[in-house]
Amino acid sequence: MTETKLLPTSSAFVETSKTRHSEVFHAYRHSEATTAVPSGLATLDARAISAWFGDHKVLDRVSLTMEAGKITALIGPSGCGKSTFLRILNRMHEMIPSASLAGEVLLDGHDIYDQGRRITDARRDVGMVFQKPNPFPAMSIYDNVVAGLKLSGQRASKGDRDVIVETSLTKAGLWKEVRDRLRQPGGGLSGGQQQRLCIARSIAIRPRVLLMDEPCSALDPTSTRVIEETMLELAHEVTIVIVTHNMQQAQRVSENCAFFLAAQGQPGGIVEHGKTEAMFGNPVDSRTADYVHGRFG
Ligand SMILES: Nc1ncnc2c1ncn2[C@@H]1O[C@H](COP(=O)(O)OP(=O)(O)OP(=O)(O)O)[C@@H](O)[C@H]1O
Repeated sequence: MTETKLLPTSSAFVETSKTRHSEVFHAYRHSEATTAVPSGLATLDARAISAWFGDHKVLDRVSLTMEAGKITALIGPSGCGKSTFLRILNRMHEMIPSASLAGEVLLDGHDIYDQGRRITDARRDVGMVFQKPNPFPAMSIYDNVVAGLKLSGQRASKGDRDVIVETSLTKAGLWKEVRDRLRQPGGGLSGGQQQRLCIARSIAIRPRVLLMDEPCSALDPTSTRVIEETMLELAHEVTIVIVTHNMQQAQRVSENCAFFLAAQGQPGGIVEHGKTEAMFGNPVDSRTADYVHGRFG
């Protein structure tokens, strides 16, 4: 069966999204900072995803359902396409000039690649936290949190922004540490705090899915533990997908797990997926068993 490649559409990235977020601020106002009511948990469904860089095919027809309100871990050796798959889930892959893809990514049944859908909407609905904390270093902690609102064209009053900053920092587990220095630069925080600031920035725009690409790989064990606790709390209100090389982390935080693998010279795919407990305790495929028990990769 032939696959229809979607052409790179990076020029569409500059399109602006008009504000339609009064309901977001309303939701913030009417929810306790630490006990927000879930606002429509979303399932993300990737169907037959293939990906290329130029002519080099790096993913072959990968399908995976990432359940609403759960943490799904993507594991597998280096180079098997986990990060590429993650970037496809929020339309970042197409920003790379040589990149193309085939397949569908359904957010609650609606394809984020539909021609009628704006790329900025996909990015707002599906946020991303990267391996290396990337706050705007000279910008204040406060402005870092609201930066996503501005970038996605959402307007908010000073009062709205104050609420969003406190709520987002609280959810990211950082409020108590920074509430007295909100006007100081984000770059002055420790690595772990910077990563939590990036999480706060991502959740400030109320994404329905949060993608995390090895979010703790640059952090010490204590900061890692704090981020993991933050993830577990956030999972009540946002669907989370995390790429991790840390098998203990996958077991600590995720409910579901997918094992990616690429044979020599072949595109990557999913060997096995399911409940994390089963994947680690009683994997079906011997390659999964070998990987989760550290026999390769
Ligand atoms: N920008 C790019 N241009 C060309 N090839 C790329 C690019 N990014 C990734 N690749 C290739 O795509 C394949 C999958 O890479 P990807 O980073 O998705 O794997 P990964 O499983 O996330 O690896 P790691 O665990 O090391 O981050 C690799 O062969 C890689 O070299």
